[in-house]
Amino acid sequence: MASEKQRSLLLESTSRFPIPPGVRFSYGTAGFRSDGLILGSTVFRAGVLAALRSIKTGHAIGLMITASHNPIFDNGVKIADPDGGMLTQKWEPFADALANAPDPQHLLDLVVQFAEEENIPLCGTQSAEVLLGRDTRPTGESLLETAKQGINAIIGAVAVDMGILTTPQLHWIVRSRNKGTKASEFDYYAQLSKSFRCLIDLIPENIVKSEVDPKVLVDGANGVGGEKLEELKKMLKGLDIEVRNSGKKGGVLNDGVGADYVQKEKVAPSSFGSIDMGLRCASLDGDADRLVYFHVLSASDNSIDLIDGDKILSLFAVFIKEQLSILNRNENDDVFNSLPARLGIVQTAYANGASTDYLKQMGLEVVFTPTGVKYLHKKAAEYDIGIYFEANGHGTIIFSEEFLSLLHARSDELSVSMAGSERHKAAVRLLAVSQLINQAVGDALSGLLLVEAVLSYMGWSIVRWSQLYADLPSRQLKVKVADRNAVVTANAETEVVQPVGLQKLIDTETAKYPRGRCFIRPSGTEDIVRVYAEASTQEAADRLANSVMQLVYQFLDFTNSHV
Ligand SMILES: CC(=O)N[C@H]1[C@@H](OP(=O)(O)O)O[C@H](CO)[C@@H](O)[C@@H]1O
Ligand SMILES: [Mg+2]
Repeated sequence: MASEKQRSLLLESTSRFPIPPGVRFSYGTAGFRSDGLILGSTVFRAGVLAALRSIKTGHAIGLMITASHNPIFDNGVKIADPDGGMLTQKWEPFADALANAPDPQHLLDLVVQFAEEENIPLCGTQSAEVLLGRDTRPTGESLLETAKQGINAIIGAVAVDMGILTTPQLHWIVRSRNKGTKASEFDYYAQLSKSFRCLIDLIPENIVKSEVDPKVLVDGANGVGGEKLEELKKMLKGLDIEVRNSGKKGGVLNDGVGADYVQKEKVAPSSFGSIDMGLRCASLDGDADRLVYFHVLSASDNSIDLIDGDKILSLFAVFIKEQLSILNRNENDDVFNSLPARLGIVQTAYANGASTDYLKQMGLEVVFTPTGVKYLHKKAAEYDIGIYFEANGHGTIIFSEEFLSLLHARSDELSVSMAGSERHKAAVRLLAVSQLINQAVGDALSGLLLVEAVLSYMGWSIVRWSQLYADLPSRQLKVKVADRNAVVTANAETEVVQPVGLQKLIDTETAKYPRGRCFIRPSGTEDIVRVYAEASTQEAADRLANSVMQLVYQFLDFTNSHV
């Protein structure tokens, strides 16, 4: 039961942040997002939710103010669960209801009812801790203050302001804090730089380094990522990083820069051009949880060869598979003890078909989930080592606790029986990867360091890496319809079940094109239906996408006029 004091505190605090008229908020794949100026009530309520989640779980919760790759005047809020992952899907309907409660009394009723259902004590003796972070957006500072007020509206909850952070940093800090390991921003840099150094120190001596350019140029999207990379750089040895678009020279966040722009437009971001031709370049998104690589192709325009999330995933998969096979190589019958690991690759339907073929040819197990990292992460967690990436560059590698403890034990054994052997080194490398790569969420900074370490290990240039396979030409279109939710899909979003009959026509259209593949789904973050098409030539991919777009118009207009 909620105490009287709690009830009046919640009523009084909520009344300070009335909801804007005529807007409906929905906790999508990216939390709540909207124009930053109308988000006050939503962020306040997200603070209330985070405090309740902390009481429920008995652990610290994260609250991040960011709108990732959206334009600068947008903002948003998302919650990190105790393991550093996304808020449990089970609480999303409550998040929606809370954000849209029309007045303080409705909100109080919702909170009291939910607390009863979930057994959350609100009698004033409980404690809760919420760690807050924000990116560099102009509305960030005041929204963070608003979130604090939401947290403080729950008696016993404490808000800890961690200041400006990348989204993955906040998730990492939440996870580390709850695991009882070192958890400050400095500890994050220290862990990344130490494990990176370990991987570099273990590069075989016979690697031909001449092919690899020592420098990487990084587009910071004029956001928090560039700023934090400059910090990390101070602690790194053995890597030359040049950060551009760090936001210090007046560029606008995500405006003609950043991983989303580079991946969707397939062009070089601003401040990159023909003088960088052939150099290894990377791009982060606005809150640094996405990473793509590219190299500039031409001296006359800003066309690029894009190395997207699928190719980053493939590079990591090649490396991890190789280390597992070295670790399990039978060099000496007497002491051989293998450490079998289930390695799983998780993609979405947006993964380029050529990447899936390549991964399968390597003998890897590839599975698909719907779009949205919460789905990919959950699936990847079913393996000893799960590697997941969205084509847009969000992804990571996760190691099960059980496998990690076996790996630690094996590494200790090998350090005695076979110190300095390739098998021992492989075990140490895998452990270093688990420290370097963010286990909580996709993280552009840790992903960048792992790419750099693996390329050095392989002795590969960016061109060699890009040649792992050739992407199939593809086209993505956005279709504006009256009600995008009229489209219902199944089979990891590759099949339309509603409107009935549409899938059959998509299939007929797709069958006309060699290597054709096409699917549609309603976006979870924008009010549109997305069409994705792939085929053996760009012209064919474009034509397929366009004809399916026409089908969507026909069917959805038909559906809507009969509802
Ligand atoms: C095709 C595409 O890139 N979709 C993105 C986009 O989701 P949509 O539901 O497609 O709008 O934003 C999500 C959150 O950032 C991200 O997880 C996802 O991959
Ligand atoms: Mg992002």
